[in-house]
Amino acid sequence: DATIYLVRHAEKVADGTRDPDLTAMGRARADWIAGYLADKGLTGIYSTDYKRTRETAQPTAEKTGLAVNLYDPRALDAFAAELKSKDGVFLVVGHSNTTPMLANLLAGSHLKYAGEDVYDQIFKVKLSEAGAANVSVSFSKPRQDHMARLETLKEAIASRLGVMADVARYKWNNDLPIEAPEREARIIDTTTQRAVEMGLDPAFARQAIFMQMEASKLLQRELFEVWIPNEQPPFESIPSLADDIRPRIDILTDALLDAVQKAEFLLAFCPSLPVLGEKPEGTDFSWAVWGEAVMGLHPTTECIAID
Ligand SMILES: O=C(O)C(=O)C[C@]1(C(=O)O)C=C[C@@H](O)C=C1
Repeated sequence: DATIYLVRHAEKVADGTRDPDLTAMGRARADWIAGYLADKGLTGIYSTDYKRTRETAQPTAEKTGLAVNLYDPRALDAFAAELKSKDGVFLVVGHSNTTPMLANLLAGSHLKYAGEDVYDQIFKVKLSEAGAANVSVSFSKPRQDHMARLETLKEAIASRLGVMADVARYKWNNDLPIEAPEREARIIDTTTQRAVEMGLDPAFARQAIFMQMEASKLLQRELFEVWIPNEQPPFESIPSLADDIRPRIDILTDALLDAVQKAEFLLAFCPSLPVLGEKPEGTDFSWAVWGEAVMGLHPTTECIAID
């Protein structure tokens, strides 16, 4: 059996060189990691051959008396196979764009690249003799405020939904159907294109935006259901759907996709789901509308526990 702790290197100096050292904060994080691992029964340490990764492993090496073995981050498949054949407890120090991927190779998980500015994730992969694999995540200190990313995402959802009452009023005044299939098709096309440009999984982005549109139709239907029995007269001074509201929706859709990208890695973690389910403060969407809007953001694979 093996337990493998995977971290990316800690904060590095921005000196423009290929091989920078850690900053003071990075060294503090590396020390914290050594303390965290002190009672885990470590039997081996691996690092890539860069100063920032070796310096991240160094306090743990000093504390445990273990040597730091080097591995090639360009040959992750081979390294994963090597780790899978071992028994023991290991620390593996890598990079932002190799560490979640190595964990995925080991555990069959779907962890995402979190971004250059995220330094505090510690992935723990447990491999059993029988071939079972499990991954969980915890956070080193100084802890970073990732929950703000979920709040930003929720605000972006709320802002887009916030336009839909005006859409409904325009359609009411002009006797238009709530559903606009051509407009939806164009938004889905644009979303696919943007997702590819951004490096976001297009299927995930499409699902996220598809559900925003389901939620906005539901919101509009809820309003019509009040207006119809009340014989609501036309609304005054409603902006133009084509010239004003839809261009605004396009901007809000872009902002939402940016927020999805920044929060994507967090969405895979189990505790994010109840947070997402709570409407942002001060919004009065129905629970049904909010539920539709966030449904498209739920991971389709099993969520990852936080230790
Ligand atoms: O643009 C509209 O007509 C809307 O109602 C907005 C919206 C959307 O969420 O973008 C929702 C439903 C329509 O079928 C198309 C688009």
